[in-house]
Amino acid sequence: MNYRITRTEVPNVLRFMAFFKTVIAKLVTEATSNRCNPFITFVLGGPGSGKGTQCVKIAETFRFAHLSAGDLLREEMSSNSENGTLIHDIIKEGKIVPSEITINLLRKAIHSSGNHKFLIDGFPRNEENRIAFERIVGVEPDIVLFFDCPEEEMVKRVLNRNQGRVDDNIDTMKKRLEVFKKLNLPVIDYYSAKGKVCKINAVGTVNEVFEKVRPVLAALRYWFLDTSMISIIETIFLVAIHCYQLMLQINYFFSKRLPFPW
Ligand SMILES: Nc1ncnc2c1ncn2[C@@H]1O[C@H](COP(=O)(O)OP(=O)(O)O)[C@@H](O)[C@H]1O
Ligand SMILES: Nc1ccn([C@@H]2O[C@H](COP(=O)(O)OP(=O)(O)O)[C@@H](O)[C@H]2O)c(=O)n1
Repeated sequence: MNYRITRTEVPNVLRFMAFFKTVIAKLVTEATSNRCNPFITFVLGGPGSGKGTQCVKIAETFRFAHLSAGDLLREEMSSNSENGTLIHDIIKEGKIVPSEITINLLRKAIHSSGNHKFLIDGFPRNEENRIAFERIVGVEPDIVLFFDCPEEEMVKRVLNRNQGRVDDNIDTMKKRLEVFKKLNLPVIDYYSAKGKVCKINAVGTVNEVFEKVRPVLAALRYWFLDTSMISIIETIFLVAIHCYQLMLQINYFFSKRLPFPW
């Protein structure tokens, strides 16, 4: 195709380009403002389903910050803080710690991480956790990974965990499984209805399970173009349009000796 812009068309082309630039600027503003929010992934599943193990691999591969609600609570418990005894007693009973305590720990960890992509492991555990997080932190998760694992497998994994946890014994495990079914499954159902849940079959070796997780996160890569990358692409695009406009204007000026149609 060898179409040349005629002299009379030049002002219209320039007007169209000015409009095109405005549209690009708007799209870029929209895209960058979306990306100013952190990217939140809730990681759910029963006790021992392998959430923590998979989070470590996801964090390494896709550069997420991994925040485990359980680990934060255990750190708080052993730091002799005022809530230490309360947290210890609740964890030993397999119950859920009040949301305010867990969310405060998560909020601090989010702010000090320096990352903008988060795996929030083992949270929200019940409706109260979910509602309080959305109210206090003010964001919803972008996706929810749900590690689906049969009970007997979860029991086997927890009893072999060997990390000296006060709750890794058969009595507490039975209570945790009840709490999971009664309180955590409704949260998973809530996010399923919103189309946010990605259910992963957690049976298989650690690597086999990770191979089921990998494509889910790989598909989200476009989200993770950071703002500086978007600005660079925008600049290249706008510079190209400006150069083309200038070329047209110079051409127009020299061919017809008319005033510049700025
Ligand atoms: N796919 C797997 N197959 C066998 N054992 C696993 C698997 N994933 C994790 N484990 C082991 O099971 C135990 C519980 O895993 P963990 O990641 O701590 O679960 P969760 O965070 O869901 O409680 C750990 O000892 C871990 O090494
Ligand atoms: N959001 C949360 C997460 C954990 N917890 C407590 O911490 C315990 C351990 O949670 P965890 O996520 O480390 O371990 P798993 O139960 O998934 O193996 C839970 O059984 C709860 O007692 C909580 O109260 N609220």
